[in-house]
Amino acid sequence: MSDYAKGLEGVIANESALSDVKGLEGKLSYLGYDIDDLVDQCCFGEVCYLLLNGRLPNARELKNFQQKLRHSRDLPPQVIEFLKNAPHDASPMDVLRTGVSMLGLYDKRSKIGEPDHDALYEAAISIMARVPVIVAYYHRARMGLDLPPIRTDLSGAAHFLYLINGEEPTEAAVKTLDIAYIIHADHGMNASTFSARVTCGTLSDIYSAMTAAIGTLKGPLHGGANEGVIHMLEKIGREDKVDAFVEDCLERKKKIMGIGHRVYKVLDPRAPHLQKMAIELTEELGEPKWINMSNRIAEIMLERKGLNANVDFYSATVYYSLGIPTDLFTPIFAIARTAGWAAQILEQLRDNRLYRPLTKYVGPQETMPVPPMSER
Ligand SMILES: CC(=O)SCCNC(=O)CCNC(=O)[C@H](O)C(C)(C)COP(=O)(O)OP(=O)(O)OC[C@H]1O[C@@H](n2cnc3c(N)ncnc32)[C@H](O)[C@@H]1OP(=O)(O)O
Ligand SMILES: O=C([O-])CC(=O)C(=O)O
Repeated sequence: MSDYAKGLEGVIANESALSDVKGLEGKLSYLGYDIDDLVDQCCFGEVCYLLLNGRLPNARELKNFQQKLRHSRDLPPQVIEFLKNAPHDASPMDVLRTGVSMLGLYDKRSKIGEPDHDALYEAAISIMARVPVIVAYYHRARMGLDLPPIRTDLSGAAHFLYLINGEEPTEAAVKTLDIAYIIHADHGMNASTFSARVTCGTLSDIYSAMTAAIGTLKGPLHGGANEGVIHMLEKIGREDKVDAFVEDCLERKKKIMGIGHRVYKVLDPRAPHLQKMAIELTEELGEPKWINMSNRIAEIMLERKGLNANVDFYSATVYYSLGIPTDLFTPIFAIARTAGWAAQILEQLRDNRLYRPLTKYVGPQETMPVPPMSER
């Protein structure tokens, strides 16, 4: 038994009123609203408003909020130039990280020091509006396609799909992505949110905090797992090969992407929503093998290790079935989570205290003389 919490497991590092992650019950709510109800009754715009303002909007407030978001989508020309010139084989998450960092150069509100909360709120909205455009424009640029002008008549999900495909999406595709956005919006002190809080907690600026969060989300133990799931399914290839593949991973102590969670000890409450959409979409496409393979992996992992699917597991099949390129899966997670990061940064700065945990020192106890260069 260790005398410290490796990976800060179980450590409560702050208070938050934003999302309640009930790990033993498998429940998730934002500001007191269960995500099941938010998925049934709200759109992503309402959830963004809820997270940023602490309450659901009325019709007029929602309309104004959405208008504000839709009219904040334009990117500075220098960022567009960067997206056109970035290497075509770069990871879209790296491009997004750099793009968001660049946005800070062109925003006068991005300054170090005591936070101005109104300015932070405005900057947060502008980042939320622009993140999807950075992802979509880079995708089009790397494919050698034109960058369609920004539109203000489409919702966030519709606009993103419109930009990556160059044509208006179906209502069903928009609804699917909107639900995915809602369930990815916030999740307590997850690793990327912690990064954002640590960074803004030094009174650095919101762009630095968002940049840190994006870099953290990218890793395969966090948001990057959704891409790993599709790579794994493609590698397995056939339904009758699943059992042998999983057994081999277990034997070699290789992790199965999209399975397991630090906080949920039961099924992640977001997974059933994504699983349902994945079943419907793969049926429509006449390609049930992806969801069948996923279900079998989940079944074996539960039986053999007591581990459940997490949010990344079925989202992979949902995005794949929508025809979205695999390396845009984690950027889509980032698009949705930008709302949560923004809300968490604002909350952090309303009552800030520097994060500064300790390490248990395990190096030499006695100091020693520095040997001259010739003797090392
Ligand atoms: C949005 C999100 O970030 S959700 C998480 C996305 N990440 C993934 O899906 C990657 C795969 N999953 C994992 O790596 C882990 O389950 C994590 C990182 C999510 C949580 O991990 P932790 O709470 O730190 O658990 P840890 O990694 O220490 O694993 C504990 C035990 O379960 C096993 N385990 C955990 N997850 C998995 C997995 N996906 N596949 C196989 N074994 C696993 C570990 O090998 C370890 O076994 P051991 O005790 O026999 O050595
Ligand atoms: O909470 C976590 O550790 C990871 C997660 O599920 C998320 O960020 O959505």
